[in-house]
Amino acid sequence: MTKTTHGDLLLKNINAQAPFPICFADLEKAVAEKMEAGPFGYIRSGAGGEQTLRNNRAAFEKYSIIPRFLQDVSSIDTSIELFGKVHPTPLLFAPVGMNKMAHDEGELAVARAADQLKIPYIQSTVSSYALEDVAQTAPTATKWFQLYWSTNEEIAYSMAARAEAAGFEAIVLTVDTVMLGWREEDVRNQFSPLKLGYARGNYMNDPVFTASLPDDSFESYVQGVLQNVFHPTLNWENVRELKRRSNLPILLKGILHPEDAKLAIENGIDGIIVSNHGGRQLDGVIGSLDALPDIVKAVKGRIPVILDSGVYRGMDALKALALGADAVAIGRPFVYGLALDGQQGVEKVMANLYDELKVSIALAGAISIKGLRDITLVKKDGA
Ligand SMILES: Cc1cc2nc3c(=O)[nH]c(=O)nc-3n(C[C@H](O)[C@H](O)[C@H](O)COP(=O)(O)O)c2cc1C
Ligand SMILES: O=C(O)C(=O)c1ccccc1
Repeated sequence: MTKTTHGDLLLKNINAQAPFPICFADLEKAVAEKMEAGPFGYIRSGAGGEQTLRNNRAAFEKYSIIPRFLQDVSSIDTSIELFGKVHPTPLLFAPVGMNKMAHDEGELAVARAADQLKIPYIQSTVSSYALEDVAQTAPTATKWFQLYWSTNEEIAYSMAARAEAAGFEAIVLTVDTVMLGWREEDVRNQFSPLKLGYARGNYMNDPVFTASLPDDSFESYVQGVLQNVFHPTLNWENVRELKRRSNLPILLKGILHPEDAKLAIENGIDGIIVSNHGGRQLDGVIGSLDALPDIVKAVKGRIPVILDSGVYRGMDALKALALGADAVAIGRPFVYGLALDGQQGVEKVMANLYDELKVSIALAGAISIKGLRDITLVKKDGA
C-alpha cells in the first residue's frame, strides 16, 4: 500500500534543485540538444513516414476518463503479480538495445536504476554490455532477457541458457523484428549503431557465436552480428522448441493480432507483450493501445498481457491498465533519462511516471491496479 496523503508527489519537483524535464516532450527536446543527430535520430524515429509512431500517441489521446469521487483514496495499492512474483509497480523497462549510444554506462546504469526502483528490467539481446555483467551489477533486480532469434539457432539457445544461468527470470522472444524496419532517418543521417559495434555485448562472449567467426577482428564480430540478428525464417516450430529447451516463462513481444495471441497460448507461451516496437518496424501498423482491447478479449485472463509503445506519462499507463493490460513497459522515456543523467536520469524519469500514475489512480477514483478496470472510459471515435 502506498500513502497518497503527503501531497508532495508533484511538489517535490518544485524545489531548489536543478530542474529536470518533467514530460516526454521536454525530455526529447533536452536530448535533441545534447546528442548527435545520428544516435538521437536512431532512438527517436519511427519507420517509414512515422504513421505508426503517431498512431501510438493518437490512440492514447482518443480515451478520456470519467472519474468517480468521495471514496477515500488516501491509500492505494499499485502492486501487480507476474509469474508468481509481486512487483510494487505495474511498470517495466522495455528491452532497448545498444544503450552505449546514450551513455557510457549503458545497460549497467539502467539495470541499477531498475534494482533501486524495484521495476523489472528486460535486457536486450543487442545490448552494449553482456547479460552476465548486468546480472552482476544489479543482483537483486528482477531481470528478464529479450531474445532475438539467430540465423544459427544454436546461438539463440546459447543466449537463453546463459540468461537462465545468470538469474534472469523470463525470456521475451521478440517476433516483430525478423528484419530491420524501413528507417529513413538513419539513412538521412548515415547512421547504423550495428555497424559501429554497439550491439556486441552479448555476442562477444558467447561461446557458440565466437566459435562461428573466422577470426576475432572487429569486422568479423560486426559481420557475425549482422548475419545472425536478422532471422526471417522464425516460425511457430522455433517457438515450441525454445519452450521445450527452457525452464523459464516465455513471452512473445510484438503481438498485435488477437489470432496470434490465441496461437501463443496454444503453443504454451506464458505471456505476451502487445507492441509495435515503438513504431520502429512496420509503418502503417495499428497503434498498440488500439490493438489491446481485442487481444485482452481473446486472452481471457489466461496469461499476462503487457503493453508498450507510446506510454509516455502516468496517465497513459493508467489508460492501458484500465483497458486490461496487466502491466506496461516503457522504452524511449528511460533512454532519454539515461542520455541526460545516467542512472539518476533513468530513476528520475521512471519515478515521475510512477508518481503521476499514483496521482492519476487516486484522482480517477480507484485504489488498485485491478480496480482501474472498473473506471469509466470514453473513446472519441465513439467505439
Ligand atoms: C533505441 C531503441 C532500441 C530498441 N531495441 C530493442 C531491442 O533490442 N529489442 C526489442 O525487443 N525491442 C527494442 N526496442 C523496442 C522497445 O522494446 C519498445 O517496444 C518500444 O521502445 C516501446 O515504445 P516507446 O519507445 O514508445 O515506449 C527498441 C526501441 C528503441 C527506441
Ligand atoms: O532498433 C531497434 O528497435 C531494434 O530493436 C534492433 C533490432 C536489431 C538490431 C538492432 C536494433
